[in-house]
Amino acid sequence: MIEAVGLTKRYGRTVAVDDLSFTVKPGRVTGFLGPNGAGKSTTMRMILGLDRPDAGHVLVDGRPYRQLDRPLRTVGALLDAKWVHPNRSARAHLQWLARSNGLPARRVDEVLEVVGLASVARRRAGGFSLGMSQRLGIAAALLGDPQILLFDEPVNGLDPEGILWIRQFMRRLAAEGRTVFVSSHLLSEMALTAEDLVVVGRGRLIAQCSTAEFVENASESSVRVRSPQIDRLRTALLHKGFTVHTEPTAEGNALVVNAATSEQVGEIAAAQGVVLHELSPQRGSLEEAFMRLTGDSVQYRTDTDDPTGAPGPSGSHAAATDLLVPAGK
Ligand SMILES: Nc1ncnc2c1ncn2[C@@H]1O[C@H](COP(=O)(O)OP(=O)(O)OP(=O)(O)O)[C@@H](O)[C@H]1O
Repeated sequence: MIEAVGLTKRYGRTVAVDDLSFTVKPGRVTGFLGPNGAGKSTTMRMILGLDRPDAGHVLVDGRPYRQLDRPLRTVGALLDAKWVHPNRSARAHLQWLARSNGLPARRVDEVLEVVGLASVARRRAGGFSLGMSQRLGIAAALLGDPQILLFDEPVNGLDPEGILWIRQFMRRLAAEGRTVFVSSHLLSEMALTAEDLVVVGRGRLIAQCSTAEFVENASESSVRVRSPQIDRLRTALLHKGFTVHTEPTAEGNALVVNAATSEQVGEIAAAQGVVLHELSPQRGSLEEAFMRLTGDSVQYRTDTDDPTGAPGPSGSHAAATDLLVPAGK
């Protein structure tokens, strides 16, 4: 369990994390979702005692990280996969970590096996691909067999096979009853991986709920309807106060009725004696839900959004549309 209460962190005039409170439960993968610069990495560093909050606190297993007796046995983290001595072998890297943290040497071979690196354990970690480095980082996080795991953007830059592996692996860790907290700005990835979400924008909590609830609550549902008497149906819907737009389809024009249920549209059609060829509810995507909720929380914008084209305060110039990049791109 991870519990953050009123967590706040400022860097000069930038409020990186702003009065953030949330809970991450065991036995589930919880996605930590937010645009670039939303404060995800800063929050993770505070959970791990690497940054001190200016206000509030965060507890890991009921205690601040710095007060844990044997932190690696409680919480493991993958923050930066390239954090490894390039000339050391994967095995030597893990042996060094195990020794310096008082963990049994046998764990090294166990975790190498678990992440599928046993056959390359004696190779220089500096020559590893990004996917292999991620696996090595995960092996390091698992050394102490912790119940709580943090992964900061673990699929960034991975190929589809690597993404699938990480996704399945995180689910497996959660199924073992562990607390798995994984940050990402990739909504499509989180939709496939996480059961629960903590959503942040500009350091503030935007939502904490299940992924399904997030989509359900944040996205407007609409209904697509096709009819040979489409004009009559449109008039009736407009008369009832619905917003309608026309969508060309292979089978002719369809109407999309916003903020409506199929029951409402079907009943209006029946009352008018209008024949329907299609009546399909459209569920809003996670991307739509996210954009709706974080719309004005996106710190950096595209050149088209920002006529000056000026980079954000940290020099980063990630586009709002980065949020929509499908996993693996
Ligand atoms: N060491 C630092 N010094 C100054 N500002 C910082 C520092 N670390 C983070 N920030 C600022 O704090 C804000 C939050 O950054 P953070 O890296 O936590 O966000 P993030 O959600 O992890 O974003 P990304 O996905 O881009 O990594 C940003 O405005 C960032 O520029």
